[in-house]
Amino acid sequence: MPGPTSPHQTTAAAASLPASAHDGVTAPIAPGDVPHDVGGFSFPGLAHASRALRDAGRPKVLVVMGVSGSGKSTLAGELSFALRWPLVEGDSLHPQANILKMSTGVPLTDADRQPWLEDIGRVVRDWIDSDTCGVITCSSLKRRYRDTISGGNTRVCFVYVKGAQADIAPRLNRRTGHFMPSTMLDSQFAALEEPGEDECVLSVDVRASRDSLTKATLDALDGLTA
Ligand SMILES: Nc1ncnc2c1ncn2[C@@H]1O[C@H](COP(=O)(O)OP(=O)(O)O)[C@@H](O)[C@H]1O
Ligand SMILES: O=C(O)[C@H](O)[C@@H](O)[C@H](O)[C@H](O)COP(=O)(O)O
Repeated sequence: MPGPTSPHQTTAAAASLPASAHDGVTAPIAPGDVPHDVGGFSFPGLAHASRALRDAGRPKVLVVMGVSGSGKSTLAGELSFALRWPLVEGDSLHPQANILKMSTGVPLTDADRQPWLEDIGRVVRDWIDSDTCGVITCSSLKRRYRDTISGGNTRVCFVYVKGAQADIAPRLNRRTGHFMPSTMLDSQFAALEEPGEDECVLSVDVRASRDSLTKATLDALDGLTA
């Protein structure tokens, strides 16, 4: 069972930040550029805390979610580094069959994802049970996936890197050395169920630069009541 001592896990200090994370193809926006609209959703800044998250207060576990190429791994690395919380890359928990399937451009089914989501949920639960904080990446595209991961625990916050397909596709096209082909983005958006205000979610704007996104996320988390 993967847990905080899993070989997939890196310590915060060892978290490697992809050097290519600054290769945005759209002009980055700054925290002052408010309000703006992302895919039909207005943000009062670069980050928006859902009602449920504001009610729950500061989380112990961050699950960085979003479609492939939205910048989950990049943001998760930054958050892990800044918070000194351990980091688990959710992709490393996929069964080999899933990696092979995605590599050949075939979207995963709910059944394919189930064991992977359960493993991610176990990592999260191990952290909660051992009173440890942590950061993990997982696309978490559907509400029931998020429920599997969080187990309904309101100390688990989904940091949703939210954006329009037009902003994410160029990044995915430019990314190299990853098993996920850019042709999968349509199916990722088709599967995506937007988190609701009743879910513990901090939505952040995909168009922001890496530094702005990290700062906006940390500021928003800081702004929650303890
Ligand atoms: N804020 C950002 N601005 C510009 N490019 C970014 C940003 N965050 C990530 N990227 C780049 O976008 C690509 C996808 O990022 P990645 O973190 O691998 O996404 P995911 O983990 O969601 O698949 C990478 O090439 C990464 O360097
Ligand atoms: O559920 C899925 O269809 C996949 O798991 C996908 O959503 C996930 O994003 C991949 O693991 C690709 O990896 P990246 O998100 O890092 O591109």
